[in-house]
Amino acid sequence: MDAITVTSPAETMQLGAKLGKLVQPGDLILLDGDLGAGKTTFTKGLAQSLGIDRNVKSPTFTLVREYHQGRLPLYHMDVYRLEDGGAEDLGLDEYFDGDGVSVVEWSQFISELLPTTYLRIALKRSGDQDDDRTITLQAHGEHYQQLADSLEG
Ligand SMILES: Nc1ncnc2c1ncn2[C@@H]1O[C@H](COP(=O)(O)OP(=O)(O)OP(=O)(O)O)[C@@H](O)[C@H]1O
Repeated sequence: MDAITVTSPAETMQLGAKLGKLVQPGDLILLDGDLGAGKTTFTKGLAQSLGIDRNVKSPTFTLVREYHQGRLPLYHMDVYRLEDGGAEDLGLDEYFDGDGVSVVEWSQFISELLPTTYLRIALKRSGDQDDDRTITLQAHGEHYQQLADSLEG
């Protein structure tokens, strides 16, 4: 498991954008990190490089936002509100099995519903500066290992 250090929101977006060029239909990206860690910022970069020009906002209240105007559909999920359960009835599988890229924030709250292969990206405040983040990649599955290797390279 390797870590990438970034020092600004722009750099976090750049990393998201790099991933956006590499993702394939059906890919699942989990974004972990505390409030304000940069999960949505990362997703904005990913969305931009997919060719989505709409402003990506956190789907905290809607749970899922779909964007269909890019190279691939983007399904942006924020399941923070499912801390106490209730995810079983939402049909999230349809997103995971779909042709788009699923990006899930706070995936620990739906861990029992997740497929077995994915790329987990954890963002953590680090260092002395407010804008410093350490980004750790954890790949499950060969395809996701390739994505992780490309992001780190
Ligand atoms: N290196 C950085 N990467 C990402 N965001 C940063 C960084 N440095 C500062 N920030 C700021 O931190 C905030 C991150 O907000 P963002 O909505 O992306 O976090 P989040 O993890 O999605 O939070 P939430 O769980 O509340 O949705 C933004 O205001 C952003 O400008």
